[in-house]
Amino acid sequence: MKEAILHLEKADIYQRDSLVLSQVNLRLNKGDFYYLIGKTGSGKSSLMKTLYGDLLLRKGKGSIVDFDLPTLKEKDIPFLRRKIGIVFQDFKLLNDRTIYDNLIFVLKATGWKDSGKMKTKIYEVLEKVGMKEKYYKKPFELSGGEQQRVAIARALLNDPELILADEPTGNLDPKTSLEVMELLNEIHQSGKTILMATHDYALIVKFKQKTIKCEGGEVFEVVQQAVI
Ligand SMILES: Nc1ncnc2c1ncn2[C@@H]1O[C@H](COP(=O)(O)OP(=O)(O)OP(=O)(O)O)[C@@H](O)[C@H]1O
Repeated sequence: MKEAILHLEKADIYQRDSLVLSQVNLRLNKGDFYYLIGKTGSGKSSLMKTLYGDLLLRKGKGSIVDFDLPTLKEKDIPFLRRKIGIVFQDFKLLNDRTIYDNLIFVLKATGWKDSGKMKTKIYEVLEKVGMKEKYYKKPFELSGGEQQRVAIARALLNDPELILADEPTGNLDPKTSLEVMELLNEIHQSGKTILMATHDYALIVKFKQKTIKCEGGEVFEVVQQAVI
């Protein structure tokens, strides 16, 4: 049997006291690429947040990159976040510093000390996303697509096994979305496991992958024809 990178069993996903998704069963094996779809408010972000430790898993079983979600403690969260790369719709880059300094900030915050190694790593990830030449720019000097590339580079800094992308193309025009999607596909082909929440049906149709859907408080796998 393949190695599970992410596993939920009868997991209930809550936002405060409201149950958003109940009895979620989900398994992603190493190397999988899954889309997570569903209407606005159906619970995609809540599921993602539970996976990266922003919401606690109060009921059911769950594990992600070797961390047990029901027993996850506040102090474990930085260690969990080193093993997963997270990409958001709104990039979440720090506007008061350069791209290079955005990345060094994350490396230092995740325990890196050697400045030579940090520099090598930063150029490696920027090269991977085609942004090496713009390391000295500040986020507001970049286009949305470029900012998302940098955010993807940031997600790769600690060589995570799993990438969680929550609407990564949500703020981008169709052409730029396609470019970002091609980049995510390359990253997937390099061996990473990816779970990507999206509304972008054009992308889902163009780049076919396994798909799960949030609907009516449940999560289930759908076949491509039933996606829309
Ligand atoms: N911080 C919060 N506190 C309380 N309820 C919340 C919070 N965030 C979301 N919710 C509720 O949880 C439910 C699921 O929201 P969620 O953001 O997970 O949906 P979504 O599928 O990601 O939607 P979208 O596609 O619009 O991002 C909604 O009913 C929402 O109102």
